[in-house]
Amino acid sequence: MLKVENLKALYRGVILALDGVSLELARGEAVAVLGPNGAGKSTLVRALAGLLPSYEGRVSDGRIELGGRDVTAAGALAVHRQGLTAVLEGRPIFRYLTVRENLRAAGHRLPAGELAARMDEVFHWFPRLAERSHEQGGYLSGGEQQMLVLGMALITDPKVLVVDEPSLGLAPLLVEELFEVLARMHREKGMALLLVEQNARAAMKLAHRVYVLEHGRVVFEGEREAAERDADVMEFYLGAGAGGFLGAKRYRRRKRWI
Ligand SMILES: Nc1ncnc2c1ncn2[C@@H]1O[C@H](COP(=O)(O)OP(=O)(O)OP(=O)(O)O)[C@@H](O)[C@H]1O
Repeated sequence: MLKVENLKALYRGVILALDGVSLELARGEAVAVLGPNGAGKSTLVRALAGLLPSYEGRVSDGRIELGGRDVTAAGALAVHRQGLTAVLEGRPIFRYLTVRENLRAAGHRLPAGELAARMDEVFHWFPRLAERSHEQGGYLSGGEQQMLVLGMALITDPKVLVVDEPSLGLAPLLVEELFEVLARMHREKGMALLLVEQNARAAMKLAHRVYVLEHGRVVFEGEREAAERDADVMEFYLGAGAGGFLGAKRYRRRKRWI
């Protein structure tokens, strides 16, 4: 469904944010991309969505294939038409528009009947949005805003949904609730899901496979079970085992050689 080969991305012609990333996402699969701050996760999302030029960035090498088509240089609209919707970090909503108006804006290309049906579906997944449908986006809580951006993505009925750090700044219980909905949505709708997260514990609950990104490179790739068996990944991202700070240092030392 989605295939990324040896992707390199630069900002302002000099800042190398992705340094040869390859990954795959099969139809209906859920994959997590984990990594610390500055690893290149958001850059990957922007590249997949065709949005790097809006950030003074560009793909300098490699290839992105979506549904068998080369979309490396296709641009945001073409990528979207090919079935990929990305939910960017930072909950980009229209703060002065109501929940309903935000959803309508996201689905403005749809015929009226279809838009109404999709909006009902969003309210089915996120009943809290239905309750607050006439509230301005800016007055919603962080969790509700995250539901709204996911709802705005859902309106477009994507084949591939890419979500950048949905858990950021949310209370643990809310993260759990949000990820449960994401997991059910992914299962029942059969869409492929690429989840970019720092919250490894939450992401690994619903991912079939895991990639770990560091300094713009993939330093681990495997089934979720393999990630759970990998002492380094577990220590560094989940704080498991006796590693703690020393474990994290050991992980960094080892990964430097990859
Ligand atoms: N618009 C930009 N212009 C210049 N450099 C950028 C820009 N956006 C990101 N970078 C740089 O690219 C590198 C990767 O950043 P990116 O935001 O992709 O990482 P990340 O893994 O998403 O981190 P975080 O979890 O903190 O969001 C960093 O060194 C960052 O400073």
